[in-house]
Amino acid sequence: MIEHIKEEVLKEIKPSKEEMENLKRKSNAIIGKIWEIIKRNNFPVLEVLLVGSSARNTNLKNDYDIDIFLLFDRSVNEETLEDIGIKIGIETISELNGTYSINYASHPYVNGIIDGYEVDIVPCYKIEFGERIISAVDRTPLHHKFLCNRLNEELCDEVRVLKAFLRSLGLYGSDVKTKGFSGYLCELLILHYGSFENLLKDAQNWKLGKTIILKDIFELYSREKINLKRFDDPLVVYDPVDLNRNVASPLSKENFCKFIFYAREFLKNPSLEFFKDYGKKIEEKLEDRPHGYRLILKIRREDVVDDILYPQMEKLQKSINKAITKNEFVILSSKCFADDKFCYLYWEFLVEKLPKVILREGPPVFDRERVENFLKKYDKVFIKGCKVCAYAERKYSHVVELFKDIINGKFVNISIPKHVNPKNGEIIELDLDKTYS
Ligand SMILES: Nc1ccn([C@@H]2O[C@H](COP(=O)(O)OP(=O)(O)OP(=O)(O)O)[C@@H](O)[C@H]2O)c(=O)n1
Ligand SMILES: [Mg+2]
Repeated sequence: MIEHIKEEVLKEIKPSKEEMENLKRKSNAIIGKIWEIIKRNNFPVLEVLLVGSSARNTNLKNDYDIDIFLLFDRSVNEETLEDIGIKIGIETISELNGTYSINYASHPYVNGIIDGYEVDIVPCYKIEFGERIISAVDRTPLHHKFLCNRLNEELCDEVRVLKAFLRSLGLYGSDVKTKGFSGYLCELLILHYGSFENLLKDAQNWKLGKTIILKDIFELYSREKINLKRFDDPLVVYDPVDLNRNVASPLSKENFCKFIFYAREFLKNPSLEFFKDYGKKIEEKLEDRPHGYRLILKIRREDVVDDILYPQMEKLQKSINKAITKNEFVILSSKCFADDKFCYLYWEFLVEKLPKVILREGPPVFDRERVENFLKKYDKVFIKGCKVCAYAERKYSHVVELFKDIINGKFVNISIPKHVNPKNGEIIELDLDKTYS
C-alpha cells in the first residue's frame, strides 16, 4: 500500500533523468566558469564544491537551487574571503548572462538566475571534521562529504518522498517563516530510520525533547565518552559534523506536533491525498465553520527581508497578545503573515465586547498592609474567598477600542520592533455583522 503510494509520489516529484542530466551539465558549466575566473585572477580558492540537494540527488522536481561553495584556507582573513567570494559570484553569473543579487546570511553571498536555474555561490572556510568552524556556512561542505557516500539511490528517493510529504503539510523549510524541517534534516532522518515509513512509524510516539543520535556519532560518543551538549528544543538531531549544533533547532513545537499527528493519520489511512497540498486543504476546511470575531491589523511593510520581518511581526503580536489578555479578551487564534506591500497581524476572539464592569481582585484579607492600600483605591469593597475585591469600570469594552489605542501609540506596554510599527496601521474587521462603530 505505502509502497504503491511512494511510487505514485515519485512519479510526480522525482526529477526525470533528463532533468538531472541537464542540471549536472549546467552545474559543471558554472563550476568551470568559476575555475576560469579563479585562475585568471589568481584567487586563493582551494576547492569549488557543488553541495545541497541537487548535488546529492535528493532534490524535488522543479524545486531546488544549485548550491556552489567556494572553500578558502583558514589563513585568508574574513574581509578578503567575502570580497573575493562576491567578486567570483558576480563575475560568474554576469559572464553566463544571468542576473544576480547579493544576499546576507552569516556573511554575504551571491544569488542569481542562470537560464532559469537558481544559483547560490557561497564563500566559506575549508575545515576538517572535528575542527572549529569560523562561520555558520563552513559546515555545509562537511554535510555534503558526510552524506554523499552514505545515501544510495533508494535512500535518496525516500528523502524525496519525505520532503514531498512535509511540503504538502506546509512543514518543509527551516526559514523563520516556515519553522519546519530543512532538507538536510530530512536526509539525516532517512539515514537514521532507513525509510520514510519507518520514520513515520517511530514519529507516532515521539514526545517533546525527542533526541536522535546517528549511529556513527553514537559509536564515537560511546567510544570516546564525549559530553553531548543539551538542547531545549522539541526535536534534537545532533549534527554529525558538529555536535554543538541541533539540526532540528528551527522546528517549532507546533510543527513538531503536526508531524507526529499527521504521521499517525497517514499510517492509519495511507493515501496520496497527504501529498497534495494537504495543509492548505485542512485550512480551507476550517474556513467553513462558525467564527468568533476576527480582526486584522494591516501595517505597511518596510523594505526588509522575511528573515528579519517575521520574527519582528511575531514579537509585536506576542506583545499585543499580552495586552489583549490583560484586558480580559479571549483569543481563539492569532497569526501573522506578509506580502510584498503589507504585514497582516490576524486575530480571532471569542467575543469582541465585554460588559463595562471589571472585577478587581485585591490582596488576601490577612495581608493587612496591602488591604489598607487597596481600600485607598476603592470604596465599595467586598470579600470573595479570602480576598478583598471591588468592581471597577473596564477601560476597553470593545476590542477595537484597544486596537485604536495601539495604533495611536497610547499603549506604553507594547514593545515596538524596529521594522514593524503599528502606528498608522489599519484595523480591518472581518465580520461585518459585528463591526464596531
Ligand atoms: N537550515 C539549514 C539550511 C541549510 N543547511 C545547509 O546548506 C545546504 C543547502 O541548503 P538548501 O539549499 O537550503 O537546502 P537543500 O538541502 O539543498 O534542500 P532543497 O534545496 O532541496 O530544499 C544544505 O544541504 C545544508 O548542508 C543547513 O545545514 N541548515
Ligand atoms: Mg538547495
